[in-house]
Amino acid sequence: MIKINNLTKIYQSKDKQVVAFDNINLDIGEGEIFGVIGPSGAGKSTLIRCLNLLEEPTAGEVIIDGQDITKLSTYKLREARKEMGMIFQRFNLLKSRTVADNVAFPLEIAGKTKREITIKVAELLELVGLADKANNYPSQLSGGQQQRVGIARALANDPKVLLCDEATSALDPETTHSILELLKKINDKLGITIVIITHEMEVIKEICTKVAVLDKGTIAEHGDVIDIFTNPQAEVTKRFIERVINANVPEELLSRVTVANPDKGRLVKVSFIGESAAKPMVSELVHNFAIDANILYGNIDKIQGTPFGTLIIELTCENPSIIEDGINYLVEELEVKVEVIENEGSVLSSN
Ligand SMILES: Nc1ncnc2c1ncn2[C@@H]1O[C@H](COP(=O)(O)OP(=O)(O)OP(=O)(O)O)[C@@H](O)[C@H]1O
Repeated sequence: MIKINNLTKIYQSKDKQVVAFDNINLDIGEGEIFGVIGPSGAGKSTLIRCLNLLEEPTAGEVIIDGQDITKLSTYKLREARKEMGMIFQRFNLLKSRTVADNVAFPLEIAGKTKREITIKVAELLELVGLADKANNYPSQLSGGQQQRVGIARALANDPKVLLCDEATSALDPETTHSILELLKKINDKLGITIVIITHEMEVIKEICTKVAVLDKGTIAEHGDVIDIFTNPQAEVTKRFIERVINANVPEELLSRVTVANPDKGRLVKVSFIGESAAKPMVSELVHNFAIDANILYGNIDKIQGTPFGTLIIELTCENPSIIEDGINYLVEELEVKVEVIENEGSVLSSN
């Protein structure tokens, strides 16, 4: 649906250049909810504004539904922009217009008839749950309600893509959740592709299917949200994930890591995802291998219905080679990831 090829944006002022991002490549599939996360200054806002050419890229291509919009004439670009709605952190509503008239605005510009506008506005306000606020002014609404108006307005011309620039950053967690639920509903119901720029990993975790991590103007990594959460590679990604999931072994555990009898014990970190989360790994170790398995720490979380988590288990057995058999069993039969942890907390071996 959206293909970004070798995209670069350099801001040029009199005496200096700022590279907002350099040589970015991304592929966003039809119907995806695609998140772009990154620290402040990473280039997120500039990138999303380049997707509808609110900002002109310095080099590269932005291909939307097969056409490179960087090459379009002004008229054709205006038409192409109708296929892309956008919502903003500060809502950007017209204060002197009612809710209904705000939603009507893009339809008026598109030259729709009064009757068409009335029908469409009513339909959109119903969709975003604001049918009873049609005649209110933006100042009479909460932040979450104003963003709902922003969403209704962005959908007025039946776009194929909805661009969301920090759309929940000005909202409290509960309102953020309700707006994300609405975006999910819109994605399900209308099949619209959604691109979300955010600095909040919670937002990615809650609704995105794919994510790209932007850092200092380049893509640090990208992929399925569940893969990035369970196996982050870049340091910047690990930092973001730590804020929402405590996947690290607590310090106090690491300091007491030895197993009373180092020759007969091992401390392992077991990471599991999806179906493997439901497997009875501890009882299998105890029953099949006569290994004592003492759970020291555990957490479990869910991303869009898929459970994943970590267990820190102390394994002890009179015969150390049986522990190795038990670890192999976990990896090969139960298909979980096992890391053996040393006293200092570093990983000895990983399967
Ligand atoms: N109009 C501009 N003129 C010059 N430099 C700019 C302009 N807009 C952004 N930049 C610079 O480009 C870089 C990327 O900025 P951008 O706003 O895209 O980052 P961001 O990831 O969205 O950050 P934030 O989360 O803080 O909004 C920054 O170094 C910023 O200072």
